[in-house]
Amino acid sequence: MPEGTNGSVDHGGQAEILQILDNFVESMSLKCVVELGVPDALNSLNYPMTLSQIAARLPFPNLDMDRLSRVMWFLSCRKVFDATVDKESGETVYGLTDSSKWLLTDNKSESLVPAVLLATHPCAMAAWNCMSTSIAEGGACGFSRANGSTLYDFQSKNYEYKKVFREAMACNTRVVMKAVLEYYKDGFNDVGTMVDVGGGSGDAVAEIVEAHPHIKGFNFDLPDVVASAPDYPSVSHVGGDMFATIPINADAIFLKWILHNWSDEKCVEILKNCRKALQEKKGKLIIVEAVLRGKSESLFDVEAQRYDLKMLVISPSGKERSEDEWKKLLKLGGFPRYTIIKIPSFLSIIEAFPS
Ligand SMILES: C[S@@+](CC[C@H](N)C(=O)[O-])C[C@H]1O[C@@H](n2cnc3c(N)ncnc32)[C@H](O)[C@@H]1O
Repeated sequence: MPEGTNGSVDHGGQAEILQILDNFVESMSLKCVVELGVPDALNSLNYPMTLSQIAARLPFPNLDMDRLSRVMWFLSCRKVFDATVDKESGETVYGLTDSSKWLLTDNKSESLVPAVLLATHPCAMAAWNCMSTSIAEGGACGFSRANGSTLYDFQSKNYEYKKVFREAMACNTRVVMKAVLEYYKDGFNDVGTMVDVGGGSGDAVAEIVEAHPHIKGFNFDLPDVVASAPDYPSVSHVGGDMFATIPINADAIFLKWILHNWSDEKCVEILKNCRKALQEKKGKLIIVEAVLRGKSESLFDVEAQRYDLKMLVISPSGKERSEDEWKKLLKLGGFPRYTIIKIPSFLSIIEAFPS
């Protein structure tokens, strides 16, 4: 224990470490109320509800009311729920807040429930327990060490985890695309043809084309991924390998959450192939990724910092990057000019130009 000048224990910093240490209590409590269906129950009536009213809407005949009340109290202290004492009955009544509106399951376009279930999944938790070993020994990442195979191989064997993972990715796309479409509206005006490289099922490009019908959209991903992608009007699916070539000439390439999966060397390969596929003069790259900032201006900056370690734990070479790192990478990949556009998300838009 550090000692003060008069030999007494210096208590400074203790609360800060405890605050960081026990953040998992918040995560697991969120998971708990999501699994129980509390936010949806609170959303089923237009007025604040007592604990008994909440319980009556949950499918658990043996529900432990005392335990539930303690979780509700804790999360109300964190402003996840609103708790007030009803003047007439003296009972506490609970309601949703701006935060818990993101925990509803019937509001898919603005739900973080799949993200809660992925972040707190036992396989994810096990991976964090192998973080220090992966650093001490190098080689396999925490996820592979904990679960016996890489993230994607594991998903091919574990359907339940694959579903949770896919839903979390889709939820991220829905939430982030809302911000992209709102804050980058004019960015799509001069785009005639756009390719979403690594677009997965094509949801993102489909949303862009729906909002900007003058765009001809292509969804480019691995052949087996596009083979099972749904049909969208004005979106053509093209299968291939982004490390070989991107076989479509376009005014714009959309790259959402691709580069953070790869090492700098691999990213440069992808960027060079994007460069080749773009119109020389008016072509542009629209990257949607985190930009690490050492000084946290908002909670989204903190989330981006956390994501770098999430990538460290789940993938062998994935990482988030600072503006300086993006600048170097883009230059090496043939994009010397760029602009960063902040959006209400832990991801930003990086608009990059070949000349
Ligand atoms: C993390 S996901 C991102 C998907 C989507 N852009 C999004 O934001 O939800 C990465 C995507 O890259 C695709 N991918 C991986 N390797 C690829 C390759 N060599 N060529 C094309 N796509 C690839 C994967 O199939 C997957 O759909």
